[in-house]
Amino acid sequence: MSNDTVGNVMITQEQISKRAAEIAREIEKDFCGQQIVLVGILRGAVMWMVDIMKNVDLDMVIDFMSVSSYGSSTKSSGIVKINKDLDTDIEGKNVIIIEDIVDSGTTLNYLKGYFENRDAKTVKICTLLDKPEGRRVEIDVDYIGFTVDDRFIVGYGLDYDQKYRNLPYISYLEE
Ligand SMILES: O=P(O)(O)OC[C@H]1O[C@H](OP(=O)(O)OP(=O)(O)O)[C@H](O)[C@@H]1O
Ligand SMILES: Nc1nc2[nH]cnc2c(=O)[nH]1
Ligand SMILES: [Mg+2]
Repeated sequence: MSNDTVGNVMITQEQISKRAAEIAREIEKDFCGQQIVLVGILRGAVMWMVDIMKNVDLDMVIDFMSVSSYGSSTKSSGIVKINKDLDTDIEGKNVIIIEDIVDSGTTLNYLKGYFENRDAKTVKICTLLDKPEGRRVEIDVDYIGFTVDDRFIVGYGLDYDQKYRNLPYISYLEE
């Protein structure tokens, strides 16, 4: 894919901000009076992590993991590589994984098991985007910003070959 270009705006920053506030109210309701640990999955989730953390009014700590399985391709390698592990002990904690997209489900399936093995009390998933047509592994997603169709999405944290993460909106790659 050499002549890649970015298509039209699919989801604007305003739409994302509004949705983040709605999801934040759901999280506050579900974890009322409890502490939560937000774990942002670098690098894709960087913008969505900020949107969620600044909207949720609860006792909160944050941490980050960096994992990758796509490399410079638009297809998952199927192998999830941990580039940076957690710095927080999550045993007995309410963990909410913050992701940019659930596509094949490989990454989140792996991460959910990883957190459950570390004896988290609860493990929930909050994703900006869900692409159900891409699914290869079944996974329950608790909070979904928007559902997208089967295109390679870029912008608002999501890259193609590390580019386009800085776009302040969601678009897609035009081949
Ligand atoms: O459901 P899946 O098919 O596993 O795809 C979703 C994952 O793929 C992307 O990460 P990537 O591996 O490209 O790393 P990045 O976040 O650094 O871009 C994205 O950020 C998700 O973590
Ligand atoms: N940038 C980007 N990364 C992904 N990882 C899994 N699916 C996608 C996608 O559609 N776009
Ligand atoms: Mg990526």
